[in-house]
Amino acid sequence: MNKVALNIDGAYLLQQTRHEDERGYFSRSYCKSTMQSQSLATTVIQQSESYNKKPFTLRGMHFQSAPYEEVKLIRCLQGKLYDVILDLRPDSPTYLQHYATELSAFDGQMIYVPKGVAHGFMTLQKNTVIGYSMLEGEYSAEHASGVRWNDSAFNIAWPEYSNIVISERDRSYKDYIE
Ligand SMILES: Cc1cn([C@H]2C[C@H](O)[C@@H](COP(=O)(O)OP(=O)(O)O[C@H]3O[C@@H](C)C(=O)[C@@H](O)[C@H]3O)O2)c(=O)[nH]c1=O
Repeated sequence: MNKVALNIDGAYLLQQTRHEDERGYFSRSYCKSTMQSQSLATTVIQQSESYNKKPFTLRGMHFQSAPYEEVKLIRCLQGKLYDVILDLRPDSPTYLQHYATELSAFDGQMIYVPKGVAHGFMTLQKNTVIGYSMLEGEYSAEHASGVRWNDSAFNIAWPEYSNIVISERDRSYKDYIE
């Protein structure tokens, strides 16, 4: 597994090592000892997936507050999406910076999201599936929080879209105040 530091402190792009042959490929999507040797969180608390029927489905930008802050390992299992992480830690050297990239099924890429960093995505194809491994922090509805995907405080350049699909909660987050 190759680990590349992103422009968000503590966030990484992990590239799976692929063993290809005439049948296709084999790659490890999680390996405790490799994660440990790379000084990454290792304990899988929950694994989840979200299925999105339509292109331009927007989920985010989500995070959980203490003591339920999550470390997330994210990848695309089917389809294609535009994935964004946003640093909301006031004491971080990369506070309010974001990182965005396209993820697609079979690209072997995973985004490692540290605590205190919000995550969201926009699907770019129909029937897109995202897989999560939560390495720390159980789900807690009371601690689930978010900021608005298109808040001008973050200046995120989302792809062009039409007929966005978004939950009422995600649409309605108030303006971010530092
Ligand atoms: C996130 C989550 C939701 N749920 C339930 C609560 C609710 O009834 C239903 C849908 O929840 P949500 O609307 O929050 O789902 P969703 O908007 O897909 O939430 C996800 O968004 C992306 C961007 C993330 O980064 C994830 O960590 C998570 O916050 O699933 C769980 O049981 N466990 C979980 O871990």
